[in-house]
Amino acid sequence: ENLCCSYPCQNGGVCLTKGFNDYECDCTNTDFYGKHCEVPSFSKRIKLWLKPSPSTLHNLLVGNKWFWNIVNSIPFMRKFIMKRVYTIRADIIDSPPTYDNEHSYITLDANYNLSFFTRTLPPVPIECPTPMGVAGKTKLPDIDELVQKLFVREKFKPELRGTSALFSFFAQHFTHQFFKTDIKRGPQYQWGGHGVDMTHVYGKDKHDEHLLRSFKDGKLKFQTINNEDWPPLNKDVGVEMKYIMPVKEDSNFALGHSFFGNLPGLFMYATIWMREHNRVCDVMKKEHPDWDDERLFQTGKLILLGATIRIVVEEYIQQLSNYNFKLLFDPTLLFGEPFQYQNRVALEFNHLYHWHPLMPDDFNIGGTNYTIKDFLVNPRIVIKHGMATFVDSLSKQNAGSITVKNHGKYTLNVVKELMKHGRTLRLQSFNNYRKRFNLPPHKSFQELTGNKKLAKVLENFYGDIDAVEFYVGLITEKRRPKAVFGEAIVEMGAPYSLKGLMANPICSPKYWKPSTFGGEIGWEIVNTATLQKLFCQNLKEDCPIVSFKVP
Ligand code: HEM
Ligand SMILES: CC(=O)ONC(=O)c1ccccc1O
Repeated sequence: ENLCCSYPCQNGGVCLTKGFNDYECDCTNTDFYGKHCEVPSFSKRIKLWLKPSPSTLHNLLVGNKWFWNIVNSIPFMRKFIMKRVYTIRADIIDSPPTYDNEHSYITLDANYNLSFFTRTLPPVPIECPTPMGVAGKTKLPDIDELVQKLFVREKFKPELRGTSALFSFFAQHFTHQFFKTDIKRGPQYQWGGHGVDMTHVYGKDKHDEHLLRSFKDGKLKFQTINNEDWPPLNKDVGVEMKYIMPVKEDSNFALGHSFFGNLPGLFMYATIWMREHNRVCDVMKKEHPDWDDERLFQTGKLILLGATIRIVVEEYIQQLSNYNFKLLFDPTLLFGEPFQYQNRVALEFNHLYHWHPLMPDDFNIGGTNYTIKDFLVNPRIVIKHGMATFVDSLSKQNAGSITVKNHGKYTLNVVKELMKHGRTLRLQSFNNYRKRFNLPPHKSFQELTGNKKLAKVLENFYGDIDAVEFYVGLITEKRRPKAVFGEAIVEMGAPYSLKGLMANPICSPKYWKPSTFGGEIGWEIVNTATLQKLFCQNLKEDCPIVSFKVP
């Protein structure tokens, strides 16, 4: 039998079977030694002794407002801290990528095969006694029962830190540029570019990009309705748009991502980024009357990319982390550090980011109530109410909480699919992932959930705390004090997120300079971008409420 099935090697040690009933742990470069890589080296012992635990750090960062107000106002202190946020988070991610979904050991495929999602932990070997290796039952719980008991929303649970529905659609819109499962080929395949590449605005490839461009003054195609600029109808463009229900021709718009016609919130972001691109092209053309369409377009794309990353770090993650420390987007903090400007999207990051509970069951837009059903495949709601009213309404509406029993009925099939994918791809246990991200494994169901009833339900399903599945663990984990979700989602999500953002080419020394963005004006746009400006500079009305947090 495969003695590596019990995961005997600790602290990143690699298990190697030796014949049929022996194994050894390779502790090379782990700073640990011993049969199971369980003994820290002297220097590691000191570091571990000095290092505060993730929950201590979290409590420090979400508390002590007076302290952080001082730190936030002293540039060198804010930069000192932010540099550590980048390096501590990014260093946890393997770069180059090490594993893929088809081998339980390191391969060259894992590095060269870009059509796979990468894996942070390899799949559980096929020959192991249970789906989780040795822990738990030989059969995992029935997915329909799991969904019924753990995911179905009976009553909407609002996100307690005041996260808004504007945030929810930003999360979906932004992450769909790099979470692109090629479902026809299988859950381990993806058709994206493994990073923040703006394909959700400009189209999945050069062919679609050329369909979406006007080839005049660098701009994207658009049409004007009710004195506002909107994306063109797809009958005039011809990109591939996919709808979850049939759509009328006058509601089939040509957008950067095939899924974005399904939800007005996604259509809203597609529209505002199109407007911003065209606005920036006007600014650039005034600054560089000698530039042709191609240069205006390429520079516009670079400026929007810079603006996106700034908004994500300084407003989106700020809301997510709920830190009193003011996060900063500053690529120069990594100059001179050992840092690889390359990123590979991990399957586990995709699964972790299934935040469907963020969705309310209905939306109040300018006083009119729409159920999810009214909302689906109905982008014209945004045109009817106008962009200003639409963004104002989403900013004032509470998002759902990412926790148990809070998946709306239109997203139950998605979570069923997700659970199936996790099993097909043999994801290791939630506790193995906690250890991989420097978190102590939970010792009991009670410790995982902080809730007696839920602990009992999970115990009946899994039998052993070390057999709880990845996504189930993320969602059932007790919420951290003053946080939007459990400890593991942050401690795993943040490394993937910050690595993915800071490894972007524009953050590298050769790109990160004013000339890349068309000179001082473009550089200024990138360095002062905010969500508020993104909307208000592209509206004729007075600026509405634009916020990731319900005022
Ligand atoms: C009512 C709103 C929503 C509906 C109806 C919806 C529906 C779907 C569907 C049908 C899929 C494809 C499932 C599959 O192919 O296996 C999907 C995937 C996904 N959804 Fe949602 N979704 C919604 C909101 C959200 C939100 C707010 C987020 C926030 C982050 C989100 C994140 C994701 C992610 C990361 C994927 C995987 C994408 C991929 O790998 O291709 N979704 N969703
Ligand atoms: C300080 C920090 O990076 O926080 N990030 C997160 O919490 C985080 C969690 C999940 C997904 C993306 C994220 O960015």
